[in-house]
Amino acid sequence: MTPFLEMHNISKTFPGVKALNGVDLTLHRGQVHAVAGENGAGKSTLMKIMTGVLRCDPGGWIEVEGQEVVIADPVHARSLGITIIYQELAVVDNLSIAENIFLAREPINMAGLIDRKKMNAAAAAVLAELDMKLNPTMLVGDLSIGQKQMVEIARAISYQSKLIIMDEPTASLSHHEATVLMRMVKKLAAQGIGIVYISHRLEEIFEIADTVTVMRDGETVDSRPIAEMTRDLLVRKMVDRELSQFFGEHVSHATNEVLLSVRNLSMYRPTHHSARVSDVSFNLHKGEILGFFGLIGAGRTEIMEMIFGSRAYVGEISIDGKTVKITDPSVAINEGLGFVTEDRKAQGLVLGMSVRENFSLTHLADYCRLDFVDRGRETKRCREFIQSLGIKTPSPEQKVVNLSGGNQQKVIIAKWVARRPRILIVDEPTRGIDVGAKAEVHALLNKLAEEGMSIIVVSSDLPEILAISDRIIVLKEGRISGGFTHQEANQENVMLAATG
Ligand SMILES: Nc1ncnc2c1ncn2[C@@H]1O[C@H](COP(=O)(O)OP(=O)(O)OP(=O)(O)O)[C@@H](O)[C@H]1O
Repeated sequence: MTPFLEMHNISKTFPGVKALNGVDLTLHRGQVHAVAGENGAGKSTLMKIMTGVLRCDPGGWIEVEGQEVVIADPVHARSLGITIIYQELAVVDNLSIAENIFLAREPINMAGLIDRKKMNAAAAAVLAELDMKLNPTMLVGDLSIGQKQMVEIARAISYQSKLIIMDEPTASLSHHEATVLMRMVKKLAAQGIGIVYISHRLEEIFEIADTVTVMRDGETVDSRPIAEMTRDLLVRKMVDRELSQFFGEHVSHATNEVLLSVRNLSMYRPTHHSARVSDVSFNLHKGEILGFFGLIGAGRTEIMEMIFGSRAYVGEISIDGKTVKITDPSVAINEGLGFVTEDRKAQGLVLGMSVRENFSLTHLADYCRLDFVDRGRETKRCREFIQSLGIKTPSPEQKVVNLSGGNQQKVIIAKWVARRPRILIVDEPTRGIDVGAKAEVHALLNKLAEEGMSIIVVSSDLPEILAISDRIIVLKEGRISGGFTHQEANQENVMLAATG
């Protein structure tokens, strides 16, 4: 069977970075083709070339259904049947589902106006194909992230796509939503659509892929049917070194000393899009890693935002036995808090600034002498973190917008850890991070706790929470629904507390 798409000898050079080096890739319709690789391996760059966002260096070529093509731009890619769904969803919250699906190609009636009846009917037909029981006139802003993703899939189907690329599609989904999505992926493949599935969640790759291609340092190092791949082999191919253990033996460094005490924390005027948080009370001990688990929308991030002063609250927060009124993040930072936020682009980084500038934002005063910044010391410290966290960047002066997603995440972790907060809140710290880097982040959190830092970890990754937390608090609909010690907690009881 002629492959749907073939990429030959694809290279891509950015200033100072060879992102891709002679990559070949063959994709068939009706197959789920997983692409795996460490952060910065070149997966997204390859997809950008496939969808016409970037041009490859001379010497590479692409064939679609046996014909050589130069994919000029994303509109051209779409006309060839190639669509991409990015992790950061491209839907407009204040438009309806139908308006999102047919954005910029709405059916027009005789009077030259949008034919809403026709558009809603066409949207309903696509939604029905996906077994989605949603009214096409509903506002997308009222949907869950999983449902928004389905709207993107519906849009891709409405373009008559022959190949749909999904870049870390489950990264922001709940367990249930991820299961629904994977079922959908299998169904689309069964209908003859080719799927490229990029994921750092290896279990998903084994669950749905027919073929897996492994990329490392801009090259394809392996490509084979999934039946011929094992988890250990996949990891070895990806990281090219032995990973001692994903989650090492758990050792608690928690003391009896209460550092942070939260009493009856509730949200002051919840907004339309936020989960309501009511009456949350807990203590965080010195040297403790406290895990927060809950389904998406359970209120985990909202609680952390209240403690960090970026969201108004009622209730009482004490640090070292002293009540503090955290009116804004600067108060929290002065009290010794740090917050690795969940949303890396909107909240975590200044994308147009360099790695060094982002890194030192949290602790610039450390490098100041009189009124001047000691650039040499700042750069040296930044280089130490680039080294220790394995941040893939050609130099500290690279703009963070040019880093791969996982490496951007590592910059956020670095900037807060370098400040040495007494209490570090990390919200989804390993989202989009590859298996090797994940083990390194866990080891780093353990080391910080051993040195006396108190850490709150919010994660939707249940194995991660179970492995690294000394204690776990489970939330459901904005309230605490369970609490477990490391020894007591397991997949079943934590999940049961989260779902009720
Ligand atoms: N516009 C750009 N300018 C300079 N370098 C870039 C640019 N885009 C990507 N790169 C670099 O190319 C390399 C490959 O990045 P890419 O985003 O393709 O990796 P990835 O495999 O998708 O990683 P992740 O799993 O973290 O998303 C990285 O070193 C990245 O910093």
